[in-house]
Amino acid sequence: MTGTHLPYNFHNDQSDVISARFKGPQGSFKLDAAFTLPAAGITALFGPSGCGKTSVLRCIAGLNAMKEGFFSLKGGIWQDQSRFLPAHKRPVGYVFQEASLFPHLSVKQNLVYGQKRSQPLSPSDTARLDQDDVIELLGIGPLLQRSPNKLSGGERQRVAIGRALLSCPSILLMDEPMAALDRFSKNEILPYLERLHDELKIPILYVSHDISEVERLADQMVLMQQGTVKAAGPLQSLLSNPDLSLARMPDAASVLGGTLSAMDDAFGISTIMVSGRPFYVPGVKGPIGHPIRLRIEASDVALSRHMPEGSSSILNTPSVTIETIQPFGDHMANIFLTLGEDLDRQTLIARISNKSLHALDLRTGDRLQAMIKSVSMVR
Ligand SMILES: Nc1ncnc2c1ncn2[C@@H]1O[C@H](COP(=O)(O)OP(=O)(O)OP(=O)(O)O)[C@@H](O)[C@H]1O
Repeated sequence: MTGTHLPYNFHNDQSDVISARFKGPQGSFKLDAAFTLPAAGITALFGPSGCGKTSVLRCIAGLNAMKEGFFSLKGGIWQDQSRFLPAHKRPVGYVFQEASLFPHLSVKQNLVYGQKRSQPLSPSDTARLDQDDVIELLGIGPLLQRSPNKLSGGERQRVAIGRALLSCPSILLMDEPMAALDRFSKNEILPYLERLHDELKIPILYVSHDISEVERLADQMVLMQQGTVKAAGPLQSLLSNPDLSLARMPDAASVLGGTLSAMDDAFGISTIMVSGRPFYVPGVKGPIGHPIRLRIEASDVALSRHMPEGSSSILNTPSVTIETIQPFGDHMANIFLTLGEDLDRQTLIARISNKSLHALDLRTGDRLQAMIKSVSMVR
């Protein structure tokens, strides 16, 4: 277990955290999940189908009552050994896979219904958005008079999110909100989810089994497996943890945080500073100094002992140090590489063949040039 994971009875400061522990049977399935994470930003609950992600959300919403349960949000205890706040009193906004809008009501009436149900427990910790804010945030102004039947899947989900936000929640629970959408609708809704991330003051728990969604949206991750939490912590550190299954996925990738530092209009290439090193990425626009999240697939990273400047078409060739070498399947290896120094260190993963590993005689601590074939901006 990595990340913060506190036992059932803890007494430290909980004013800025979400703390959850749910244990008990659900038919033949056993849930035994616990995590404590900052109550801010987007936390992805990630794991294979049937591992218990929805069960955790339902426990938080008070819809499943486990034999042993504890939940607190920013110091407010919703359940413990002696208390159980019923579902209708929990200030959660719940967004399901399929938007469950009332078909006989217009979009506007659906939103008003959300508002009527609002029952803030502690008004200072709720989303506190009025209808105009929500309509603007989600771009649903032009849809207000329409019937839900006349909306696209992405539009319906935006209205469902709006309705959930108008109930003044202290936490937004989203259960695979894009699973039922086609690629086009997903791309349409993602910028709105990013806006929620940037503008909402309340934490969002986001269930997904699509790692690309998680890489784009999440700040933190709860990695689940067979009813248990394998790890909980910052997204980047979980993705690049050699002890977790994430680095062994076929499309394993590193997510790096950087800052936009220059834009070259002539070639359309922007410079993103990552751990003190420039990365050159096409098509990135925005204000200088803006935080940028980059994704680099492990199989797009090659390694070399020497890389003289200007001898390759590859734009990104940062110096790196080998941290860990891990076998991957029968013929490949994952190489975990450190970029940057001290507090500004980030991890890059390279996936290379065992043949190259031996040809280069790579060892922990070696200093190398990484050659990165492709870098994409995910946020
Ligand atoms: N009411 C129930 N009674 C008995 N078993 C249940 C009940 N609800 C869920 N389960 C079982 O609990 C397990 C976890 O289900 P859950 O829906 O939480 O998983 P999940 O990770 O969200 O899956 P998916 O990604 O497919 O939605 C599954 O094996 C499921 O069959």
